[in-house]
Amino acid sequence: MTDQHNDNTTHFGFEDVKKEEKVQRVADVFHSVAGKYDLMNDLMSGGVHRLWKRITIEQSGVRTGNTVLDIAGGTGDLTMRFSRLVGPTGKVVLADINDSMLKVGRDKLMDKGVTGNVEFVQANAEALPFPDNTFDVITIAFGLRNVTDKDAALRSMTRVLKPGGKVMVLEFSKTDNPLLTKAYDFYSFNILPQMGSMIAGDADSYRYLAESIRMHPDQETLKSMMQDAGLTHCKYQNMTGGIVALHTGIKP
Ligand SMILES: C[S@@+](CC[C@H](N)C(=O)[O-])C[C@H]1O[C@@H](n2cnc3c(N)ncnc32)[C@H](O)[C@@H]1O
Repeated sequence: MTDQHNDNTTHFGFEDVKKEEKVQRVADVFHSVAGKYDLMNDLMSGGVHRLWKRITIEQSGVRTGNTVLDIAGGTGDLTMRFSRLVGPTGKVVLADINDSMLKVGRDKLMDKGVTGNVEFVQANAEALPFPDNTFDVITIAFGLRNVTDKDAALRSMTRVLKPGGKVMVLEFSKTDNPLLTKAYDFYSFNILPQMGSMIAGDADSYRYLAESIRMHPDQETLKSMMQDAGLTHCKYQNMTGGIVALHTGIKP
């Protein structure tokens, strides 16, 4: 299963667009929201995104001396925590395709004194610029949804992961409780764009956020995509009723 319609088109939220157009429009979204990204995350999720990220860190098994890739790492929430866990003998690479998000992330980590074992790399998840078998753990948090060719990204992550290493995909997913789904839809399509407009001066980017979540593969489909990319022991854990799921897989 892929998210492509044919060789040249894909979706940007609910719209069908050419693949090159999606890349540009996703870039525009994150250039636009970068400065207000952290504030909006806290407001939109009522702070719960911190809990989703904490669970991801706890389940990563990252230890002193490990090498970690946080792809689509944006403003560096996961990188910051991994940096402490790997210590001075380890390394964390915060990679993102978008230089505005990377800049906000780099400035934030510098301000918090997170330096020394973190590298910042501008990279596309679909074609990671690292040698085979480099990382002990790779995370992609709320990033895969925005990637044009998700299968290519999962294959690329698998390639640069060490045998025995773990890929972790933290992403919005599908709720199975009809009442929760109704409330969540109302919130996403009515309240989120208004918050985006008031706080970040950009309703369209937050409309895209809601639409892109609905278009993202469900839990079982993403699990099969990870298996197809060559990962084993693929499984997922729903959080907040399936609003978010944490998928993991191991490189054999
Ligand atoms: C919603 S933010 C997530 C940031 C961070 N991981 C977090 O959880 O707060 C999505 C990030 O994915 C990045 N992104 C989108 N497409 C990408 C791609 N093809 N390769 C790498 N990063 C990408 C965006 O630039 C953006 O910083």
